[in-house]
Amino acid sequence: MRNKRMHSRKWQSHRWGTNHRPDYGIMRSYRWLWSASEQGLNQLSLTDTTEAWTAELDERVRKFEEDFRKNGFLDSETDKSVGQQLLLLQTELKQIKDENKKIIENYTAERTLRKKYYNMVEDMKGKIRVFCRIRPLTRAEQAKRYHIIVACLDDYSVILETPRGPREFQFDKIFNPECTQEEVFTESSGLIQCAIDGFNVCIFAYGHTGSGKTFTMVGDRDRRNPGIIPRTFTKIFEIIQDNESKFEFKVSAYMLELYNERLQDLFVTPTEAFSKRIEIKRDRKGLVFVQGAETKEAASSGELFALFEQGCANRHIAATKMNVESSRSHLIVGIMIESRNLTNGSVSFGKLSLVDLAGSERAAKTGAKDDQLKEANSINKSLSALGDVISALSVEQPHVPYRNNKLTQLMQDSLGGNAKTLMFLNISPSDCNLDETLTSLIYATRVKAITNNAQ
Ligand SMILES: Nc1ncnc2c1ncn2[C@@H]1O[C@H](COP(=O)(O)OP(=O)(O)OP(=O)(O)O)[C@@H](O)[C@H]1O
Repeated sequence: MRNKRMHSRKWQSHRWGTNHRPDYGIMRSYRWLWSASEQGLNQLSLTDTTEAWTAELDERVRKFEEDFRKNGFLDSETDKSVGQQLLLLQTELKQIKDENKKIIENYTAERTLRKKYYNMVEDMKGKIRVFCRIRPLTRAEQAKRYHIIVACLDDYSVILETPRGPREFQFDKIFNPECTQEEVFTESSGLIQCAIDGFNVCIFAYGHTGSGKTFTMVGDRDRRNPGIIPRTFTKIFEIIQDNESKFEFKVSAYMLELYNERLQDLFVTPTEAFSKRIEIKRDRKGLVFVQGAETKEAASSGELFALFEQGCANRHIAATKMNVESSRSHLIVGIMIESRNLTNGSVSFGKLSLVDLAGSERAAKTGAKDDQLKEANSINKSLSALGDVISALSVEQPHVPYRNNKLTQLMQDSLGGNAKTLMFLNISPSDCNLDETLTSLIYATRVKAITNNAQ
């Protein structure tokens, strides 16, 4: 009997060769897999791995069967017992596959719920949120001994001293002059996850010239205090990296300037941009796209930032050529994030619009003439169109006048509906800006009304 077994083993290794020996490693893998699920390890994170294992097991069983068929071993006693093991293995493999299918279904359901609850939490904060940021007195203002007339009562209330007495305004959050860029970003960054989850998000800064819009959105000139835009680039790719094993992402961007009702593509040189015809369109799903403007893909935050820097340089050149201040135009950065779920193949598409608006001061006060007057009027028109859209949304008017201005046409997919909007109201604390600050606070209070109505 012993001899027979020895003979049989020898014979097997001779006939099958090392590569064709029945692979008992398969059983070890299977046992490990089984005990892992028995131990109740995190099934969600196992999904991908179990899928790979079952595929491997599948392949090995297939090969095993093929060898059996090829070599006709089912007649011998040993081979019969191996055959039985194979049957057992096939049954258990089927069980694993069924379980894996269930894990994937559970995972997909969990993820959908996560998205839903995350979105609900963000919505509870208001579909349109207004954060008010007070900048510190500038050196020039300090030198001229201007007074501080704005005070932060608490996290939500701000008081402005006016000649007629103090006026109080309430917003979703007040950032005092000491607040850092990081603190401001932390409060806003939840919206970036929403965009990655497939929602449209818009973050824009509103305020008079010199109130701190560019500081909030872009940062300071020497890039020592990066603002919302560069921090958003980093955050997008951090989230992507955390989810890379389950999703495939594609990030692309456009960058535009709206000056005197003319849209300019900032991803091409000013000369090229001038000869281009750009049109704002909407696709079947209602997403805004800009026909004629460059949309560029970015594979990292560094690449996205390089594109943005190039756009800023083009904006600066164009402004110098036309002898205008670049801050007299609106800057619009659109970032599109497409994600494909590697588990079930579903695709979602979210868009993040980051907007640094032109200064909101009134033409009369600036004493503007001719070109400057045209420029001031154009800015006023677009900002009041934005106010009209927001107020139409707040009273749930059936008709929302998006089409009245290019700015609101561009922001159409990020205002109203399921979109989430965050407005930064930037104000100066100085008495030299009293009028502008009061006007801004009143404008933003109108926007704030939608926050309450939307809930
Ligand atoms: N929170 C802040 N902390 C420190 N400095 C700030 C802050 N906000 C603004 N500043 C400074 O105040 C000055 C004006 O700010 P900024 O250029 O951002 O204003 P703006 O509203 O964008 O003006 P414009 O409409 O002309 O573009 C800048 O020197 C900026 O660095």
